[in-house]
Amino acid sequence: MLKRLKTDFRLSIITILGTSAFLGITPFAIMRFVQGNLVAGAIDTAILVTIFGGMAYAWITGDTRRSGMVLAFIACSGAVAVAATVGEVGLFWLYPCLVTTFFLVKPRIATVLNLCSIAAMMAQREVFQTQVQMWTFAATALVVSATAFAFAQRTDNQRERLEQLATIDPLTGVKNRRAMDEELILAAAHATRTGLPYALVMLDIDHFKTVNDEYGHGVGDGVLVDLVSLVQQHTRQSDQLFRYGGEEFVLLLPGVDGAGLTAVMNNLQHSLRTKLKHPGGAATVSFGVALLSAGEPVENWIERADTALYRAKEAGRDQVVFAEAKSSSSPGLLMASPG
Ligand SMILES: Nc1nc2c(ncn2[C@@H]2O[C@H](COP(=O)(O)OP(=O)(O)OP(=O)(O)O)[C@@H](O)[C@H]2O)c(=O)[nH]1
Repeated sequence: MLKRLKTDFRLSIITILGTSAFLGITPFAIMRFVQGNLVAGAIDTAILVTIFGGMAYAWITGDTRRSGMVLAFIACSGAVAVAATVGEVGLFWLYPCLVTTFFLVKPRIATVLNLCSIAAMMAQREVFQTQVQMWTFAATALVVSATAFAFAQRTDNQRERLEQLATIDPLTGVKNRRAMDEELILAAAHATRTGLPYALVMLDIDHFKTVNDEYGHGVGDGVLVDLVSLVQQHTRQSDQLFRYGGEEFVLLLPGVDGAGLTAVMNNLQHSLRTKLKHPGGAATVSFGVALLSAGEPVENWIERADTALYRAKEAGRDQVVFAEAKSSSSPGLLMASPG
């Protein structure tokens, strides 16, 4: 439970909101019922129940986006409703809501929600004792919203940048191994659910060390960039390329098997063979291909593709080798095509 709170920022905000609502609103709800103000008591209770319901939904389903949206709306409209029933004290409740919205929904939605809440509050003239008080409220509420917006926008940008640094290979711009691990798990789960075939291709430039040694690391880098661009040009948009490490890449091909897969691989091999160059001539690539078997663990799938690649290297390089589809842990090989 603590781990979820630490790793899921929005869930932690929803939990803080739920707990604060319980501690902050319950005494008022009781007091209003005791004082005979049934409408205000019912509004407080409705806010409490909805916020609690939203918090429970977020914890059970993990869907913090939807519950965050509902809670942001309920918190703001709740503060406006409290002001409508008990007067200016409702104004104070709006301030924490104006800040919280930015942690629950996207900055643009939060801005619209805040402006609507401020306008709805100002529309109730009887809440304010004087015009000066009303405009002071408007000014301070806008300052709070603008500050929260700036903070949320900055946090969003930093989160995106961090995500990019953690998942994108800076040289080639494709996703790295960490992102690949997550995508392969998703692909395996999708395959189990839908029965869609998934092929994993491990590809590695042949004698790449010689390119680096003879022409320099900069030229080697250029060949890696060219390889990525060529693979992307000759595969579908739904196919994903990852940098597995060094000069080794992984290509994930959804929805292709049998003769279709053989055709894709022959086409890719032909294109790279004719178009991938270094200053000394053509650069060739070896491929190990494995189709995901039913219920196969992802590590086993990668291992079979890796073993097929190893066989392609052993067989003289510039080869496509298909791993045999099998569920046992020892990866077998179906066929090798010298192309
Ligand atoms: N230029 C460049 N070279 C890299 C990068 N990452 C790894 N390498 C080089 O890739 C080379 C890999 O060499 P090896 O593992 O011996 O493989 P190889 O020479 O391609 O031989 P085979 O794979 O057996 O055909 C090493 O020289 C690494 O320094 C990179 O980001 N840029």
